[in-house]
Amino acid sequence: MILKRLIRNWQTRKFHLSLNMAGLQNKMKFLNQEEAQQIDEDLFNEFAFSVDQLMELAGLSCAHAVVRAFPKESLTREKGAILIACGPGNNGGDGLVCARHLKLFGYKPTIYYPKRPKKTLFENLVTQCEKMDIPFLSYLPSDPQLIHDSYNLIVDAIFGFSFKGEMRGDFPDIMKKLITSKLPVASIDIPSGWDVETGPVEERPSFKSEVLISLTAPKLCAKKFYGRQHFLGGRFIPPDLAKKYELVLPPFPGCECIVEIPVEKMSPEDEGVESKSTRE
Ligand SMILES: NC(=O)C1=CN([C@@H]2O[C@H](COP(=O)(O)OP(=O)(O)OC[C@H]3O[C@@H](n4cnc5c(N)ncnc54)[C@H](OP(=O)(O)O)[C@@H]3O)[C@@H](O)[C@H]2O)[C@@H](O)CC1
Ligand SMILES: [K+]
Repeated sequence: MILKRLIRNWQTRKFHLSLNMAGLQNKMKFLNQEEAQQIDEDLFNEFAFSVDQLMELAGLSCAHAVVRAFPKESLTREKGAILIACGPGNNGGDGLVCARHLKLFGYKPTIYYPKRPKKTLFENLVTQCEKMDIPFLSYLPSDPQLIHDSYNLIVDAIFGFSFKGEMRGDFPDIMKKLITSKLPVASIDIPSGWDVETGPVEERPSFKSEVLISLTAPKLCAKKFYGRQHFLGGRFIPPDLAKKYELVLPPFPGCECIVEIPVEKMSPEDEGVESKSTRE
């Protein structure tokens, strides 16, 4: 009897919680590219954070989200082997931090970091990973099947909120190879290849991510995310900054550094785009 009542109370609470979260999804603010970059600048200039500090928190929250979405026991290949693809900006830096924490959490990360900026911040992150025996691939295997067979998933830390215009350099080829591997993808902040505001772009190689980890606040493109799980990480926004940008953020449970955001159902309009799309 008592047990039944406890279960009913728990189910009611869970129902109300999911209702609240669904309501919040409607109220939540999705940032455009300029707002995301302005918040970034305010954090450094007005609130006196350093990049290293925030990158550490961002990367740590990404590692937590990967553990939540891909528990090690559920992975079948090579005892938790994960390929972390890092791009040339701070999104890539988040990927390097994420790799270091995943290693500490018992996973087996391998990093692919084809375009490395000559900045102490990134050089130090590379050294930290090397000193933790995290391997770096100097090139991607030419056969995507080999990528598929060697890893359980890809962490996409290639492009974040500063991605703009047509994809340049070696990145279209890199993206195509990773997409052809057909591995599940967990994207940090933005699924690479997506327009930061409008989402997936037809005819451009872009990830159809299974998991999205938005940082600070979701960007507008996250409205087009219909994958399995969406997390918010980067729990470092001071209340005054949240107020200034009128951010409505989901409450992080207890002292956790991530919170799951409900994923909306795909609209019929997007279903049309999805079936025509060349992604994946
Ligand atoms: N406050 C926060 O929320 C925090 C955010 N953080 C993280 O920072 C991320 C934003 O970082 P970001 O500003 O460095 O930009 P990001 O997107 O990584 O890439 C820039 C690079 O990409 C390149 N590039 C651009 N377009 C391209 C194209 N079409 N084709 C090819 N290349 C292109 C561009 O090249 P360039 O234009 O310089 O030639 C440049 O090298 C954010 O998403 C989050 O993950 C946390 O670390 C800390 C706190
Ligand atoms: K990304």
